[in-house]
Amino acid sequence: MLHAQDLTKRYNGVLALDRLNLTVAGGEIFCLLGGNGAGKTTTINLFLNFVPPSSGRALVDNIDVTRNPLEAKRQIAYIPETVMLYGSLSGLENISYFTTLALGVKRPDDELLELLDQAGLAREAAFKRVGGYSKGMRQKVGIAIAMAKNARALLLDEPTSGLDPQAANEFASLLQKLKHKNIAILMTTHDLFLAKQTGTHVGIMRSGKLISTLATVDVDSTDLERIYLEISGSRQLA
Ligand SMILES: Nc1ncnc2c1ncn2[C@@H]1O[C@H](COP(=O)(O)OP(=O)(O)OP(=O)(O)O)[C@@H](O)[C@H]1O
Repeated sequence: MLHAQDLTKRYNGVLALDRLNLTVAGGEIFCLLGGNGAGKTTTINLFLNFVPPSSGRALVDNIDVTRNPLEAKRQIAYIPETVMLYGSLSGLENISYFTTLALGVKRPDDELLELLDQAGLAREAAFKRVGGYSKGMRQKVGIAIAMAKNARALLLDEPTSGLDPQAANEFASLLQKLKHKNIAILMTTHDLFLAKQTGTHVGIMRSGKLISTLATVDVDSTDLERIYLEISGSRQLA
């Protein structure tokens, strides 16, 4: 579903991403790990066509995001660190607005309420102004919007940063639900525990390069931490 082919990005001579090759199939959760400046957000921004590649391609369902941006965008939902919603509207009004914008037709409120339920938003909260929502509640609305759009790929940039442990745990469970809907998920995170807990695959980046890709079933948490620290150069192995 998501493919990077020799995907490369330079910013004024800075090599932010260096020939990335990556595949995320439907039902997979690929977690990009790496220190500050490793190239994680650049990868997400290239898939979203927020920035053009210097060379190589980002494909969503075999659609080149640079050549066919609108078609590619229909397949994708994006959850940034803080989900941008209209604070003066309720959760239900927000999902209705953004879904209508994406699909060109309005989905009935009862269907949207059901999706907010599935995303774990309390029913009474759906009718309250988003201005009073916590970060975790905003993310639930963001995920419900992704489901309402029938997005086939979900891109997330540090989604659990700033969430309390309970909210982060709820979020991890929600990702599992999406995985079972066969959505391809690409997520950046600094949270090794989340990556091990929710990811099917983990990619460790350094200086714009994807250094290692692991299936999470093949590593335990201690090994993952050791490999991460070794690659990111924070600690030399004894
Ligand atoms: N808009 C930009 N203009 C210039 N350089 C940029 C821009 N965006 C990113 N970079 C550079 O590209 C490199 C990769 O940055 P990127 O934001 O992708 O890293 P990251 O892995 O997401 O880091 P972090 O964990 O700190 O968010 C860094 O050297 C960064 O300074």
